[in-house]
Amino acid sequence: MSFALEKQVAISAVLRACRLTSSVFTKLVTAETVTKNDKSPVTVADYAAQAVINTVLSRAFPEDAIVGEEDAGVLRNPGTEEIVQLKAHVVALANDALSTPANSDELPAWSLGSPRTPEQLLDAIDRGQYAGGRTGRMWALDPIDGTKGFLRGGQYAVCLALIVDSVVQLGVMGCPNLPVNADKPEGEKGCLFVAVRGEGATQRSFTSPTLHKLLMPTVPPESYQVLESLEAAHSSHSFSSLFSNKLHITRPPLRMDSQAKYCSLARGQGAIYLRMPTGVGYREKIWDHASGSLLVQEAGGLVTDGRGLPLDFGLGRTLGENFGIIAANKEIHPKVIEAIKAIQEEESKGKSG
Ligand SMILES: Nc1ncnc2c1ncn2[C@@H]1O[C@H](COP(=O)(O)O)[C@@H](OP(=O)(O)O)[C@H]1O
Ligand SMILES: [Mg+2]
Ligand SMILES: [Mg+2]
Ligand SMILES: [Mg+2]
Repeated sequence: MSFALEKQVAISAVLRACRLTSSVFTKLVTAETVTKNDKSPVTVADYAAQAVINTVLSRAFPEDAIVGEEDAGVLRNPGTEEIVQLKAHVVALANDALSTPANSDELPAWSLGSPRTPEQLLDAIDRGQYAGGRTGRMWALDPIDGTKGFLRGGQYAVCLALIVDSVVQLGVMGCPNLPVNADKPEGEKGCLFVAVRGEGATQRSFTSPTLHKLLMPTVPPESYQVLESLEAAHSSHSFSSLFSNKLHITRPPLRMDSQAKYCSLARGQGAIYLRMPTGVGYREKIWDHASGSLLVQEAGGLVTDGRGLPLDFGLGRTLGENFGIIAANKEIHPKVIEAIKAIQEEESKGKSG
């Protein structure tokens, strides 16, 4: 199945959300960032982008479920003046993004002239509370993946994927701060990555609708480089350094926030995306990997957990008991799994000896 309408709608929704997040960044004030219960940040832009994308999806595919990262709980109970203003700003940004005339290659505006009420937009955010599961159609949405990257002016990605019966079929990611040409870091920024299962991985700029095919190149061992999270709390930098030693990798790791790592890997930067657990019992979320893993697979790569097991998108909102994430091209991937196993064996011998 080609999912042509889903692809067009997803591209349009992600581009709208990207324009919104970019416009917010330059004007963001501290009061517009809330710390969630798990101590992670969420900003006015995360809420507004989720409101926009869920509104578009609900209009185009009213029957589809959505597993989105954010919920509107904080905005529904505005206990302080700061939250009152945050909610008002979310509403204004979302309505603005929904009513701005579309580029010629996008679907038309979805508000059809009438702004959404605050209640409608909070309900749209909360359409993302679906619990996930083994069967049926569902969208996985990360309105801003890499919120910490967004806040520091680094990489972040607006990520949307369609999952049907636990299998990711479509992935669309917008990376507003990623250079269109990886070899020209100071050139035009704003890349959209689109993958449809069985149809390949593609990239385009925000400004031109032409999709260019991506194929992961063969990388000689002397050019291996590890892509990893900038945040040491999200993946083990110490394991990564043992890993680089094991494979005699001399290049320093390429650290980057968000699923821009999958995007960079798919277009030939780095060679191995390594995300090993930090040992705090964290469960990876499906919206952090659905679109990126499909992009890499469609570009000719393999994505598994650290034991070589496939990622299971049918377990609910998380990837369950999976152990880390490994993405690499097909020649390198088995070497990665082997090296991880060897390091783990050495570590356990060290502990018992
Ligand atoms: N202890 C942990 N281990 C792994 N990932 C974590 C984590 N705590 C948070 N994350 C996830 O890491 C994502 C960012 O990944 P990266 O480090 O590759 O930029 C966050 O996405 P959000 O920024 O959407 O919340 C969050 O879901
Ligand atoms: Mg988050
Ligand atoms: Mg995320
Ligand atoms: Mg997020």
